[in-house]
Amino acid sequence: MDISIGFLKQIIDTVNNNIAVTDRLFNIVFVNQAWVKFGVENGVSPQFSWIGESYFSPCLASTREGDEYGSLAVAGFRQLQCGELDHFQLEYPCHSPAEDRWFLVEVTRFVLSGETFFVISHMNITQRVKLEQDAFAQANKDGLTEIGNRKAFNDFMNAEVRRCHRYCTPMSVMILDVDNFKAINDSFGHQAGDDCLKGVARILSEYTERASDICARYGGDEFVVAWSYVCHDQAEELANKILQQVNQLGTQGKADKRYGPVSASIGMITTVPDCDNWQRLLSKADSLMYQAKHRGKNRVMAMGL
Ligand SMILES: Nc1nc2c(ncn2[C@@H]2O[C@H](COP(=O)(O)OP(=O)(O)OP(=O)(O)O)[C@@H](O)[C@H]2O)c(=O)[nH]1
Repeated sequence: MDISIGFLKQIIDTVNNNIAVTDRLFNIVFVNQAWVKFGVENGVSPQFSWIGESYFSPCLASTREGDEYGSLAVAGFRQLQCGELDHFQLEYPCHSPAEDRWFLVEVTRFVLSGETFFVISHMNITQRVKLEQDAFAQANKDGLTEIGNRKAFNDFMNAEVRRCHRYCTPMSVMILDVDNFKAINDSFGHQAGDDCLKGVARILSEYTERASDICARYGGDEFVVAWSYVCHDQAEELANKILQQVNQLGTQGKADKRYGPVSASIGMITTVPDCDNWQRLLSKADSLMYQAKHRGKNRVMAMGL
């Protein structure tokens, strides 16, 4: 069978990926139907001719605006152009006003009659990225309280303590353990116990809204908090405010819903980390929390180093 150009064009027009072929300067010489359709869906006139348009210029422009994906793309295209790479791919966000979207762009070089061309293919990978994001969020979230879990805290600390160490900025690590929590379960039921844990989590979330803060449930009735760029006095004040709010839990609302007042023992250490071993900070905060328990509970034991 003779393969005609029309036949090949039909094939490429059935492909769902948006495909463009460019010359060696990344000027477009061919686009498939999916490319045209995507343009129309994003406000480009159906009559617009893509031929001769530069694929490179918009990437360069977004790089100048500080877009990190634009920079990665430009770096990849330059490597393709000078022959350091034959194939380049990049996953990038391309959000529209209506929805969050992600694409995979793959660029492959080919040479025909001594001339270099690039095949550029864009694949919509939004569904896969959203599934990955959901799975990541689930793996890092405590199922009951919906704040971070131990893994989320550990991951955060691995990065944040290193940053604080490098920039010589202080960090506060706090452990909060609900006092006599078993008695809340035993006297008011497991549901009340769950409500209490959710209440503590809600309070901690209010005090850890910056990207450099975290709160997490470390297990059972034990919670951890880390604040960066906060001095000892500020952190101690925050810890006392948290304790005051915890004391209010379960004291309001219908009589049969009241399980409070709740108390908690808090241990907290503030220091400029002298290395990236944050486990030592955590065990120091833990021993301070136990001191708070031994001194009669419902108190903050804080130390600045
Ligand atoms: N309702 C509820 N209870 C839980 C959950 N996870 C752990 N617990 C209970 O939390 C209780 C923790 O109690 P303990 O660690 O013995 O300590 P405590 O009663 O708070 O006593 P102190 O720490 O000495 O003040 C245990 O009875 C666990 O069964 C949960 O997700 N929901």
